[in-house]
Amino acid sequence: MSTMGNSTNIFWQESPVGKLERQKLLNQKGCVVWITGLSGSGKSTLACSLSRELHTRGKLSYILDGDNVRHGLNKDLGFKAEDRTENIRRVGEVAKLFADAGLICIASLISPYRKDRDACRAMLPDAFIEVFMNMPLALCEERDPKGLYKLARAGKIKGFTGIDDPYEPPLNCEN
Ligand SMILES: Nc1ncnc2c1ncn2[C@@H]1O[C@H](COP(=O)(O)OS(=O)(=O)O)[C@@H](OP(=O)(O)O)[C@H]1O
Ligand SMILES: Nc1ncnc2c1ncn2[C@@H]1O[C@H](COP(=O)(O)OP(=O)(O)O)[C@@H](O)[C@H]1O
Repeated sequence: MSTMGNSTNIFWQESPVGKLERQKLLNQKGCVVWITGLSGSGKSTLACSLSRELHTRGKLSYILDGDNVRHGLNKDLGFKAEDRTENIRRVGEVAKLFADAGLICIASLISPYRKDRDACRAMLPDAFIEVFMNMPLALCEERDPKGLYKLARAGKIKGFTGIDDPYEPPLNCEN
């Protein structure tokens, strides 16, 4: 019996089928590829190419994209620091479940704070591949496919990453 967060009197329920059996069935090992970077740096483009390539090679993957997850699971969250942290925590937990299920989970989110990404890495020892889209702000701003940098520069969006909200580059990424 244990206490986790606000839940008390909870017990861990074992599954009849283990992780190794799932890996054998799928002929692959689950892991998380975590793509981080500024808006417009190419995260979603890379996530889509990677997923397509893995599919072609017969590997099962699933993309958790920040924009998409914010349409459902995380639609109650905004962009203040606590909300971004909670966004990353939830996606990290979901990614962990996908990896445990045996999938190659591709998470593409700005995930601007190092401590939040590191917390996800700590949840997935040996199965967390952090990829940094190391593109200069000026290039992302020039691309501006959604017109959001323009709005941020005009003061119409507050707390935009890279403009008036921080992005902390990884110190220990895998690329
Ligand atoms: N204030 C602010 N800052 C940054 N981004 C913003 C903001 N408001 C809206 N958007 C849009 O939301 C997308 C990023 O969502 P994420 O969940 O990846 O962000 S975060 O990881 O919680 O920081 C991001 O998508 P991408 O451009 O694909 O990165 C933007 O389209
Ligand atoms: N390697 C690349 N070279 C040139 N343009 C790119 C590259 N990757 C992405 N783009 C373009 O940059 C823009 C932003 O890409 P996107 O994947 O939506 O970024 P993010 O998900 O980080 O916001 C899009 O218009 C996309 O076509």
